[in-house]
Amino acid sequence: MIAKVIVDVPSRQTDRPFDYLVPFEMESWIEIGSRVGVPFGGRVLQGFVVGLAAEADIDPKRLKPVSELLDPMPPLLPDLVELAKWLSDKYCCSWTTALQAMIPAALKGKAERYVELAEEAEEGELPSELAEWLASQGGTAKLEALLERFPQHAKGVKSGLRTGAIIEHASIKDRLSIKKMLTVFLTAEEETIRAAAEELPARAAKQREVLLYMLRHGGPLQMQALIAATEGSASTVRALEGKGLLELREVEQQRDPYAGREFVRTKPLPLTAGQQAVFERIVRSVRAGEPDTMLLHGVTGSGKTEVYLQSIQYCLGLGKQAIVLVPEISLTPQMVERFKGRFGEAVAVMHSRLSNGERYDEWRKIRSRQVQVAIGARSAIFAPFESIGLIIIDEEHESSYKQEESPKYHARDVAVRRARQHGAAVVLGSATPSIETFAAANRPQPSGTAGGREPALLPMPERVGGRPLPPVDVIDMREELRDGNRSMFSRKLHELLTDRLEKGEQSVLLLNRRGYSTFVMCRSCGYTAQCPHCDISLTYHQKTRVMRCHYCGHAEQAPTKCPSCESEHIRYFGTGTQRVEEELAKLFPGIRVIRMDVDTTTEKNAHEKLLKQFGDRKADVLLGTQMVAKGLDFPYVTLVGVIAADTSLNLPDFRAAERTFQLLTQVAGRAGRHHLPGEVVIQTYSPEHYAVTTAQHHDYAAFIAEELRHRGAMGYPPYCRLILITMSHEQLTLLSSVGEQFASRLRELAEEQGILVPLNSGLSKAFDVLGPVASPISRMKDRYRFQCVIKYRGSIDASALIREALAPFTDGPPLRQVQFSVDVDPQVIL
Ligand SMILES: Nc1ncnc2c1ncn2[C@@H]1O[C@H](COP(=O)(O)OP(=O)(O)OP(=O)(O)O)[C@@H](O)[C@H]1O
Ligand SMILES: [Zn+2]
Repeated sequence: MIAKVIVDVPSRQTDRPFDYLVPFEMESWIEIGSRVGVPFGGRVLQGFVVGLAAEADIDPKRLKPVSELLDPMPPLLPDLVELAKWLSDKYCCSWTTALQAMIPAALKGKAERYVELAEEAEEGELPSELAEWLASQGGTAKLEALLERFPQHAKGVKSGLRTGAIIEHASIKDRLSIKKMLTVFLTAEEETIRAAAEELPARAAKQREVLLYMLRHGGPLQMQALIAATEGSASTVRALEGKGLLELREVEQQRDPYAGREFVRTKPLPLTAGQQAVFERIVRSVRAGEPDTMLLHGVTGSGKTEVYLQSIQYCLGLGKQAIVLVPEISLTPQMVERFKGRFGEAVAVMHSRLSNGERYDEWRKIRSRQVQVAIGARSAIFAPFESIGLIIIDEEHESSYKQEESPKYHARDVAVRRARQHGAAVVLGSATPSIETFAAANRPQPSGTAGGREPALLPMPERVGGRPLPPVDVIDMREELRDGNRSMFSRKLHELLTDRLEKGEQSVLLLNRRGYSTFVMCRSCGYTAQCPHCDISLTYHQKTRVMRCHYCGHAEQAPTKCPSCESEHIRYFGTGTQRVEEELAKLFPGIRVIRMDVDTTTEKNAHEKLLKQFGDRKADVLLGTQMVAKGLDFPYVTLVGVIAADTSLNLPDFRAAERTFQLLTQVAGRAGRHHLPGEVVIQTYSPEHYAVTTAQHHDYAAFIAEELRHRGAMGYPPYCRLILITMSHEQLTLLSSVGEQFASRLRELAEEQGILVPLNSGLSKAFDVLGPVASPISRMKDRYRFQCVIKYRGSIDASALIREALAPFTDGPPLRQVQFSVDVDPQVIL
């Protein structure tokens, strides 16, 4: 039998399956998805079996055997192997990079090399001290250790390997292993053991004690715990093992990040009419077992989570599994509690704050079918379930679903693809759906296609219990300044905070840190410096005092006076959470503030502790960055304040308005979710900006209409798709010439297909190559950087086109190569 193996070398030349002979003894064990060690270029490397065949594609004499099988159960399933191939095609990365992204870090093994003294080694064939030392080690040692000890004999080792005096072995070693503990079991029924204990002679009192303790305890016990509890010794236990009364076995331990935590079990709530309608639509799709995508557009506090929970329960009832993706940041204890509370032991939780070991063990619970629900951040989409019925993506608009490093995948798109493999339903949930998803859900569906490709729209426009969305006050901070208020708190916010302190209610304050200190703004009139060609803000570079456009390269000197109103209050903008905290303490003596930002949440579980304190009403104010905007559901929060809405509006990012609208809407949604009504204050220097005015009225539709107009005019998604290609090299001249060559080759290929057409042509297919231009970060780690932006529309396999265009540039001699990095559907073009 032949195994087709993708070897762990992420280069283009080696990015294809290699044939290996499967040794007879491995034949019944190796499957598609198995992890193996194989000889490759004089080393042993880790690889994944992606295919099996009866005959090899190469000369059988040149076939090498698989050296080892690394796990008893393949870590990947055939559908994941296939999905990895799709990932590598779509996102232009190597197959091995895609495969590696699907397994926990603990399984990324490295080869260890050993040398063994051959039995037939002749005297004098090896330097004698070397041979002697090897013999003293029992004949084998790590190659590394040997060379470290005898650096002067490096040559001798080489010639020994050549003559066969020493033999090299290599083996893949995982960075982390399964933890095992020696565990003691009783071998017989209670009466038998009790009788045996009575019969033990008086001098074996300790043995009797151990047996009786085991009986009292009633189940298997870890050896260490047993010895400690009975003050016995290992030999006492071993003696009982000898008598056949006890059995000792190594038992796998699971590192459970939630061990010892009690989760209050919850029961399904009676659904509201709005929830019921959506629930029925979802389960219809789950029951049908056909791939289907739905957009659950439910306002903040509409009870989306309860719909998720009940839909999952239905899915599990069919004997299928469910995956729930949540943004890393909202994988808060509240969310975990809701899922553990409903499904208990059936849930695995995966997020980045787990240790490698904990994550590995959560993953193994999935692989070994111990759990049926996986909840986690982006990469949980690769949970190795065998029969997925439902995939939920909560807060589907979140940018954290896009991975920044290779493979630069978007979990939403991967989910839709995986659902197609399993005949599963995908539910995208959000109060503020991304403009791409929303546009797709509203696109006219081709008639006659049952369950088309575009998501079905499921609205939940009302809060549970008919509670109103909170009224939002927008405060013009320019007016505050004009009236002599230089504080970062407007008079209104100050007044409402005072009121909440008096009533003992709680407030959430958001400091929008995105875009911190990077743009120039006039505090008198709100003017910001914009690029004359690109409709985005210029980025301020403090060192050179130059403002630059990150899309087209336009640059100008930063002004010292506002070009619009001549005021001298022009400055680069930004303020930190710490400063807000100080100001709060000054204005409201005795106020209890919990600050939540990157600085206060580095410690493990810090997040959890801070939120628990706030939930227990040990603080009056929760002050923080984006972290406080999402998912939180606290009954005593009746005031939400946004310190400055503008910071993210002025980012040089075509999604700046969308991100700002989403953030404002989400944070406003934290107020008045239960019996007490809420209020929201948004402070801003651009009160007339549509992202602010529409958020003020909770008017998603109005925002989208306006934003679509802008996107259309500037040629951005959803009117086209984007691909960003970044090239880098140490030599500027070489880079710029390769960049030009690449762009013209890409244009030629597109021309051959007849699609090289500008976006504004009105044709259904268009493909436009912009650049190359210097990247916004034009030099990084001593390498110059250039970029091309591709805008395209219509059914075009743009990734295939790019892979073809790239081929001649990436197959050359590695040292002189220009590095290419491809980002399909980039979140930002920075
Ligand atoms: N059917 C129901 N009956 C009573 N209470 C409910 C029901 N469904 C949900 N709730 C409660 O309503 C509150 C809001 O629900 P949930 O947190 O799921 O909203 P959401 O739509 O996820 O909001 P957000 O998008 O703001 O996170 C929660 O406290 C939840 O327990
Ligand atoms: Zn520009």
